[in-house]
Amino acid sequence: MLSARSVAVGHGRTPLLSGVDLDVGPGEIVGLVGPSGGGKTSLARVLAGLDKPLEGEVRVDGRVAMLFQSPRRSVDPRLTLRRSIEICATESGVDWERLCTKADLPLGLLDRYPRQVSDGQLQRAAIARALAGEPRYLLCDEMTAALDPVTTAAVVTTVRRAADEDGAGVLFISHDLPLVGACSDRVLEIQGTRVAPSTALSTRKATRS
Ligand SMILES: Nc1ncnc2c1ncn2[C@@H]1O[C@H](COP(=O)(O)OP(=O)(O)OP(=O)(O)O)[C@@H](O)[C@H]1O
Repeated sequence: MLSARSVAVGHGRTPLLSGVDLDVGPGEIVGLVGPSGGGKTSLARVLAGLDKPLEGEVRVDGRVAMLFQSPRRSVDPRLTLRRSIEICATESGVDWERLCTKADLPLGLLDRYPRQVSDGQLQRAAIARALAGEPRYLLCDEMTAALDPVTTAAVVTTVRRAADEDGAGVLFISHDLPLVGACSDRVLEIQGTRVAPSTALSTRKATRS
């Protein structure tokens, strides 16, 4: 479980969010929506252990990988995609075919540099890199915001598979409310300084039952 208890998040003395209690379980996709500047990224960074909470505690029973809107900022431009992925892999011999199938990344792109692939292809390489580290949790921060609808659908399918087949717990942050509703098992919403279950969005679970 990835859990936050009584967490406060912010960049100064005044918290952006406080009293955050949140759980992401294995195999579950939890959506997070909220206004621009509401603190979604700040919270995700605290959950990923990249920043410290102002108050409270984050507990996580495994590796966490974070995926961002712009993979160009997180992938080293001097390395081929293969090398970027290799250095994050838990296994020394990467099963490239299996990994690329999972991430929907064409094998033929592996020896290219980031500047030689499209944004959508690079996002898939970033996913492959994250999956190579066998994370128990994926924090997806607006990871589809710069992608076309077809690539968005492919990326969401990949994330869904990581949850269903590998048991990854996912926090899926997006401005795209229908997308969040369609791919999440439940949705949380930032309301002022609080994080609460969303009442506005129906989720895929609710739609299926
Ligand atoms: N490193 C930082 N130092 C100071 N203030 C910051 C820092 N990072 C973010 N902020 C501020 O904290 C607030 C919340 O930012 P955050 O990026 O968490 O919001 P968000 O909900 O992810 O927004 P968006 O949906 O627009 O991406 C904003 O007012 C932002 O300007």
